[in-house]
Formats: sequence, structure tokens, C-alpha cells
Amino acid sequence: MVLQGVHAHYGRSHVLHGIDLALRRGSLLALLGRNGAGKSTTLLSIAGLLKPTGGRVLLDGQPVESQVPEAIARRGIRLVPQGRRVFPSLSVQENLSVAAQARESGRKSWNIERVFELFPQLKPRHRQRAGTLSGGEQQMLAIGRALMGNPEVLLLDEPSEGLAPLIVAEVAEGIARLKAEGLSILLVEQNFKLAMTLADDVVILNTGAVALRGTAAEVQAAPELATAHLSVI
Ligand SMILES: Nc1ncnc2c1ncn2[C@@H]1O[C@H](COP(=O)(O)OP(=O)(O)OP(=O)(O)O)[C@@H](O)[C@H]1O
Repeated sequence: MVLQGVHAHYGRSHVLHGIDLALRRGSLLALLGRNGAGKSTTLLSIAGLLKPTGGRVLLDGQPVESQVPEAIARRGIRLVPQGRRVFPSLSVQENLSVAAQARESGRKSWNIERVFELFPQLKPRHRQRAGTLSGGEQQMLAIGRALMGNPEVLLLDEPSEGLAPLIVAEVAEGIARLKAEGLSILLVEQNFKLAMTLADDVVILNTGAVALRGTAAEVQAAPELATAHLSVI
């Protein structure tokens, strides 16, 4: 997936100023930056929930930026939004089954059992209402819902937010497995260390523009160049 010069506005407020990035197939790109840098807006623009006001979003070389969100999802781009947003009054199983969508992807298709293999602690809770799950379980369920659409590209918006370190490690383990299976993942994170354990490539935004880009190895070699643009060290 490639973004070429993507601009976005909220009303008159111009928040993305020509974002270029390339997510290589089967890799994980960490999109970092301070609060308000434009990370969530970038994900919303890719998913079609906020229409870009300029530029292109290409999936396998085909532009998708003018399509409606449902069509973009069917093309294989799925967003796990910030704050999870599972259906609180539906059970775990119902949350997953309503999200199921067959899609020709050339890889093993997702079903509820496979989601439970990825995140085993969801299985004993399959009848429990999603609103009563812990934050970590809700995050796992939100990722599972996206997987039920058999995506090629997963957009993850701060999956570690508000979770205890042990739970963060479990979610991260699941994300690493998805990458190993060949999914392409765009990960927005405030947790720099976590992002660096998962990333192949890094893009850092500052006030709606790319401030730094490189491979994870390049950023690891000179982390101060990255952390200068972040709130946390
Ligand atoms: N619905 C909205 N209406 C108007 N302005 C918005 C809206 N959502 C975000 N913004 C503004 O757009 C800019 C980018 O916000 P965005 O949420 O993309 O940042 P972010 O990097 O994801 O930060 P955070 O970590 O706080 O979510 C900020 O200046 C923010 O105040």
C-alpha cells in the first residue's frame, strides 16, 4: 500500500500536508509522532472514513481514495480504531460472526476458531458480553473482528493504549504472528519501545507532515533522531 501526497482537512482545518509512505507487503510500518501529529487522521484517510482532500492511496497499484469505507474494507484494508469500539452488548462470538466477510486473498481464511487460536483467552469468554471484557481482551477482540474480514492490510491505532505491560506483550505477540503470516500492518503507537520491537520500517509525523522515515535498524542505530520528534524517550 502506498500513500502519495495525502492531504486531509477537518472542515477548514488542514491537518495532513502531503503524506508519502509505503507499506511493503508482509511488513510492519510503525507510524509515530506526538499527540495531534496526524497519525489517527492518516489511518482514517486510508480507511475512507475521512476523505483525503488531495493525493492518492494505492493498494496493489490501484487508487482507493475515492471509494466509500465499505468498498475499501472489501478491497482488504481494515481499521482497528483507537478505543477498540467493539459492540458492547453483543457477545464475543457475535462480535466476530457479524464481522465475517469472505474475501479472495490467496491465504488461509479467518474464522472464529482461528481468532481463538491467536488470542486463546477469548475462547472461554465466547458467550460473554464484549462490554464486560478487560481492556486487553477488548483489544484482542477488536483485532479479531478486523481479521474476520480477511484483510491484506491491517491499520492498528494505538493497540497498547491503557493496557498493563503483561497484556501489551500478549497483544504484541499476536501482532507479530500476523506479520509472520504475511499481513501488511500499519501500526500507530505512542509506545516507542513496543513499536520498535515490531517494526520493519518507521515513519514519524510532526504537525501533519513526515518528519523522519527509515528502516527500524536505522532508527535503532540513532534513536535520538526519532525521539526528538516524540513526547517520550
Ligand atoms: N474530529 C476532528 N475535528 C477537528 N480537528 C480534529 C479532529 N480530530 C483530530 N483533529 C485535529 O487534527 C490534528 C491531528 O489529530 P490526530 O488525531 O490525527 O493526531 P494523532 O497523531 O493521532 O494524535 P493522538 O495520539 O492524540 O490521537 C490535531 O490537531 C487534532 O486536534
